[in-house]
Amino acid sequence: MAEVLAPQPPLTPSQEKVYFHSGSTPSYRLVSSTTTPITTIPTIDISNIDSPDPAVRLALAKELISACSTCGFFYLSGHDLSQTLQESTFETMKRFFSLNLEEKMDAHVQKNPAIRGYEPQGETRLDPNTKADFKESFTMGDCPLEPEQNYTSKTGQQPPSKLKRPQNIWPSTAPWFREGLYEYYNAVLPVSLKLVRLLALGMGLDEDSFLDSFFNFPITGMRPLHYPPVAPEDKETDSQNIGLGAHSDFSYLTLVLQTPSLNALEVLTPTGQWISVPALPNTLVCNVGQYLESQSNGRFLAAVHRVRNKTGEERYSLPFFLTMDPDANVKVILEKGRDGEEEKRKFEDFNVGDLYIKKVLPARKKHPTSIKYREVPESEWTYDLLLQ
Ligand SMILES: O=C(O)CCC(=O)C(=O)O
Ligand SMILES: [Fe+2]
Repeated sequence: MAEVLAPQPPLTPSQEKVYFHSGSTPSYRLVSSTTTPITTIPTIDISNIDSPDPAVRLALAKELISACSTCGFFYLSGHDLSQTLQESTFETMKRFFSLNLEEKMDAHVQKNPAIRGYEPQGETRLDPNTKADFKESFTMGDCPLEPEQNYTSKTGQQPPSKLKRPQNIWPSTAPWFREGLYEYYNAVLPVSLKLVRLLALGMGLDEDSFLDSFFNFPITGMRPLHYPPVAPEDKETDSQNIGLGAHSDFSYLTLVLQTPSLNALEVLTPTGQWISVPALPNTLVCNVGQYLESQSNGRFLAAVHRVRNKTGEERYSLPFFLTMDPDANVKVILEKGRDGEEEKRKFEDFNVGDLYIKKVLPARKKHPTSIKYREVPESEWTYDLLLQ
């Protein structure tokens, strides 16, 4: 990855560090035990996001910029995802995860060259210092060949001829699963794109500039997750029993729907404290991903987070990961200070697809696609490896 962040200062004995999964290379952030100035994440109400009054939109944009630069996480309220849709989506997830293992394994991730599909409990371990992740999950994402995604009406083009088969894999005994997920996917994608407009505005650019340049048919991912409750045996093994290990998201923006009222998601603040991010009714939890962090030259933070479900109840969540068009070439935005001088560059300009493949293959080392290209030098990997 083309990251040129200065090396971390050496740790003193009193400092604990947290490993987090960021893709190819091991990454660490400091954990501090001093009192944190951030104890909760802000809420942004976007009910007025389509206001014809530019001043209203600009005020919202500023709130968003502030949230992204303070801790990189925020609650989103006033989105237009109906309560009925949210409830039916949870029902769809619950019904899928309660299928027997064989039916779920019918869509196992290993059967899909694009590295999407079902992953049973314990199949991933984002943090090598913990036990395997206790969650089970299913991943689907952008695909020009699936009619639900309306590729031609979105892009004015026919699907690329190099695409021979759909990139998603679906369980054959559960057509309702695909249907239910697409209903949510097609509702949440426009919400995420509205946030992209707001980001451009907040960064002093034309509202449509990012959308027009980088989000014509972006890489997306949607991952229903099921976290059975973890019962920590004792305090010592507490931090080992993890639903999903510490990581930062490999996306531009992530929008998460989570089981209302449960408290399991934890975020590492910039000052190094874990804070809890409980599910608030009718909100999505949103966060900055690594692409936005890079584009903003680190001004916005791809915060480290993890999930530990110690509630004794089943938890379901549904992250929607918005990335950018795979062929987009993104220039890092360097701010000018009061003195007119450009800030110091911390990240390099990047090609979205190139960066994506360099993160995705190492993150799933045992997957047949990763094994196939293990001997090929990383510099020769291209996004098209996933499109076979
Ligand atoms: O389950 C959650 O609330 C968060 C999931 C998450 O962080 C992820 O899938 O990247
Ligand atoms: Fe995440």
